[in-house]
Amino acid sequence: MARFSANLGFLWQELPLPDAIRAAKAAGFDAVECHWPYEVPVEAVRSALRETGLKMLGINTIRGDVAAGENGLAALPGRENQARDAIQQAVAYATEIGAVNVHVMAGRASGEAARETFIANLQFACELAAEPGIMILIEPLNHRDVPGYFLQTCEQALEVIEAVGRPNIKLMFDCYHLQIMQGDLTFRLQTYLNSIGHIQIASVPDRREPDHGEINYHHILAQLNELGYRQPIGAEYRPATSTDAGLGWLKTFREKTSL
Ligand SMILES: O=C(O)C(=O)[C@@H](O)CO
Ligand SMILES: [Mg+2]
Repeated sequence: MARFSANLGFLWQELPLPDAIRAAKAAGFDAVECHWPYEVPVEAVRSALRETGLKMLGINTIRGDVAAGENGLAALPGRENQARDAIQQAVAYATEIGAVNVHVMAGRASGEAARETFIANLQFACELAAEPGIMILIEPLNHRDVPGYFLQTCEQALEVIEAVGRPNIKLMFDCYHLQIMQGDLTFRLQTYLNSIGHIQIASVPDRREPDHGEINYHHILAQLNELGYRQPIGAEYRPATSTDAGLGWLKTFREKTSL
């Protein structure tokens, strides 16, 4: 049976994070993940995770000055101190709650200096994350939602991962972003599976429940099953109405796939 992780950055946003974790459990999710949990005391998150038995699969580094349009710091030349503070904050929080992955957000930048800055900051992140056993993730984002974001394709992310040269860094394969940027999802999942640390889904183009739109997730999930991928898939979409009202896909996807 396929397993799914509720992305609490988008699902049950109206609830405090600990209650969103409980709601995810009640709805039948197998894990949770979120974006920026830093204002919630770790004890509250930890006890909701313990109580529900769910694992937190991932959290993100902070984005910087969001009002000024920043969306991550790690590829911004001259901002290394802030980028590393953000990495330290994320790894510390992830360690406290037993999270599996930390997504290090690159930010809006381009060019060789940005690439080198990103690689050096990622090496720092990997070294810090090695001892607590945390995986560092990097995620290409689409150019419509996040114009100017440093990472925009799978192959660019894989080149960065290769250059970082550490064992604890992988690709976050968000089918929504990668369908918009590149498509050919089945081929890319087959080819790059060993470098993929987490997979996320949403409909394209509207980023809502994954049961409609231009991606056939029944096909994608069947492919992942054949490839032997067994990790929970992240449901990272904006519910069309309420989270609970839109969860029909969860039962159908589970029944139809043996992932
Ligand atoms: O937007 C996404 O997709 C994410 O996974 C976030 O973590 C980054 O904005
Ligand atoms: Mg994503």
